[in-house]
This record gives sequence, structure tokens and C-alpha cells, in this order.
Amino acid sequence: MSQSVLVINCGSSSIKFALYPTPQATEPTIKALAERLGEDEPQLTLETSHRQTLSLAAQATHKDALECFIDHCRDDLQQLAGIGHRVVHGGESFSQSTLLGDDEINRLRQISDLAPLHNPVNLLGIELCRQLKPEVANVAVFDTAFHQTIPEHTYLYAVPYDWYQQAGVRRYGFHGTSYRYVAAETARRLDRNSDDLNLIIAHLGNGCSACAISQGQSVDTTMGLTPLEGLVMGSRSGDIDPGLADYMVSHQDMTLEQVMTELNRNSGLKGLSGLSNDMRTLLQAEADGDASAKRAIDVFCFRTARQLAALSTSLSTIDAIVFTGGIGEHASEIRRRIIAAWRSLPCRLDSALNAANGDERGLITPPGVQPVMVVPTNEELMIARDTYQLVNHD
Ligand SMILES: Nc1ncnc2c1ncn2[C@@H]1O[C@H](COP(=O)(O)OP(=O)(O)O)[C@@H](O)[C@H]1O
Ligand SMILES: CC(=O)OP(=O)(O)O
Ligand SMILES: [Mg+2]
Repeated sequence: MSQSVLVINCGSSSIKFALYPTPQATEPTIKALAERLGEDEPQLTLETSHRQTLSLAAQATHKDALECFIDHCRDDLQQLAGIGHRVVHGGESFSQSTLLGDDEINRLRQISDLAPLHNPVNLLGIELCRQLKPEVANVAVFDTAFHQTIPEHTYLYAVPYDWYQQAGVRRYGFHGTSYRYVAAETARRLDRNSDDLNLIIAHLGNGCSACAISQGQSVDTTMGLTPLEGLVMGSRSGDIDPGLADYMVSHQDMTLEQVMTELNRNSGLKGLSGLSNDMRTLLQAEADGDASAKRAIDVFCFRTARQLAALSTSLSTIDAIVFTGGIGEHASEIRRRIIAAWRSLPCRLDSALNAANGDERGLITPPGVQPVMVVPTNEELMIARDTYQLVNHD
């Protein structure tokens, strides 16, 4: 019987696939990335024994990419022990990774609106897998689970307390699977025990958030009830004055639904630049002299620095500030500008270390200043491990 586990990580603009052959494997035998979904030039890159790029039709959706992957790799997916799905929002009902049956899927449907760019595509992945592979167990691994340790004074909004009691209105936090991996990996790279570490981790991808970790536990994070709060993101606004929504509805002839769509899909880097949600495109445009790209990047870096400084409120010391996610791992210029924008931080980056590439990077600061690190995330490995545990193959 096969021991393989397939992991499906649907992000807001991408899907990452990974096929792990055994519970002990740390490297997948198949890895694939569908990116720029919903844009002009989406693509699916497969890494098996060799690298192969499949082009998807312009504006291809998450569903198109999933079907293309499952069809292309059907021989390798014949006998699976389980499929692990990233599910972004677990709401009040799910506080840990869970085997999915009809009841769990119905409960997930009810909270879908709380993460509109994610939970519907997460569910779509689950439903498609149940259709195509009815004999295989599906497991959900939640972004919200790691933030269960956040204290009440941090997760409550200052709104009528009834809203929390009756409607579950509170801050949940996301990217928890990434924080769980990066915190453990940071401890390994520093040769420290993760229960002793105080960290600020900035997960900067298409969705962006940051987390304060005290003695190994999440104590504060920038995202809230939904993944819209906090940092400026690829297409999401991050923090805004909630009065803005009423103003646009009352004075600009928009419906609330239109405002929410704009805040989720057409704001952030994309809205500010008018060009793209993708930092690679913006850095290139800025280098070519485009003022709107510079404007978007400047706002992004300032707002990230401001939020990282705010997260330090909960920590007595900071053992390391850690960058991860697509931007955090790959954009040295953005790391440099965020640290420079945090003006009270006793820190400067080592420019050679900051410019270096490779997964085994760690510190990017010289000795004697506040340590800053780059630690690539690996949500897929965490999802595979939880899946193996729940399907009893560990
Ligand atoms: N080499 C790079 N330089 C700058 N930014 C990058 C680079 N590679 C990826 N990115 C950024 O990372 C984002 C994707 O991050 P990722 O964490 O993989 O996405 P998701 O949030 O969909 O999971 C892209 O939209 C782009 O902004
Ligand atoms: C929660 C979230 O924003 O996820 P992603 O970064 O994958 O879009
Ligand atoms: Mg992601």
C-alpha cells in the first residue's frame, strides 16, 4: 500500500502541490507551483526528475490549475495514503488539524465568507479531490490553529462585547502553519530550543502578515477576523479606517459589496501602483523609473516596518526578526527598506549576506546588532506531517 501524501496549498494567487513518499521524507518527490492565477500569464511549473513548465490559459483559475495538475500527474497519484489541504480559516470550530467528513465540510462551508480569497478555493480543492479520489482521506490544516495562544487583550476588538459572544467577532490570525514551521526552523538554525525563543516573523507573500512569538507561542499577529487586516498586501489594503467603507457607499455611489471587493482584490500593491500585485514586476518597474511602482513599494515598506515595531510591544527581548514568504525570502531590496524604515531599531543589514540566495541562509546582520534572518517557509511539510499523523501512518 502506498504511503504517499499529496499536499495542496491554495494561496490567494498560487497553488503549491507537493507529493511526499513516506512520513519521514523531508523532500517531496513531486513539487509544483501554479502562480499568477487569475492574471494574464499564469503558469504551472512542475519539479519531478526534471523541471517542466506548463502554460495555462490567460486568467486560468485555481480550479483550472488543480485539474491540470491532477491530470498531468495521475500516474503518481494512483495510491495515496491521504491528501492534506491548507485551509486558511478554521473559525471558532476548528482549533487543530482535522480529518474531513461531510459534517466538517459543511461547517467549513458556513465560515467560507470569513476568508473570501482563500476558503472558497480551499473548499474547491477538497471537493475536487473527493470527486476524483473518493477512496482517499482528506485532512485540513488550518492557518488559524497556531494563534490559539493569543491572549484575550490581543484578540478582542474594542467593539460591543456581544459581537464576540454572539457572532465570534475576534481576531484569529493567519499564516499559522508557516509560523509554526519558521519558528522551529529558526530555532534549529540558531541552535536554540524553540520554547525559549522570542521572535518577530514577517510572512510577506501575496498575502502578508507578521507575528510576535514569545517563548515559542504566538502572542500577537497582524491579521484579524479575516485575512484583510494588517499589512499592505499584493491586492489587499491591510488596515484602513472602517469609516472609509461608509464614506465610499454614501458619497461615491458604491455598494458595500463593491467596496469589499476593491479592498480584497484591487487594493494593496496592485491598487497603489495601478500596475501589478507582484513585487517582482514592481521592483522592475521602479528600476525603470516608474513613479507609481515606487509609491506602492514605499507605502508597503513603511507600513510593514510600523507593524513590526508595534508587534515588539508584546516581547521583552527579540532574539531575531525573521523574513519569510515569497517577498520576504526573495526580495533583498524590500528587506533592506523595511529595516531602514524602522528607524529606532538598533540594526543594519550586512549587504552581502542580505543579497545572498539559497535555502540555508540565516542571519543577514553583522555581529553586535539586532539579529535579522531569512528563513524560507515550508507549509507543505507541516501539512504532510499533520496528514500522516491523522491517517495513522506516522
Ligand atoms: N524573486 C522575487 N522577488 C520579489 N518578489 C517575489 C519574488 N518571488 C516571489 N515574489 C513575491 O512573492 C509573491 C508570492 O509569494 P507566496 O508566498 O509564494 O504567495 P502566496 O501568498 O500566494 O502563497 C509574489 O506575488 C511576489 O510578489
Ligand atoms: C492568509 C493569506 O493571506 O494567505 P496567502 O498569503 O497564501 O494569500
Ligand atoms: Mg502563501
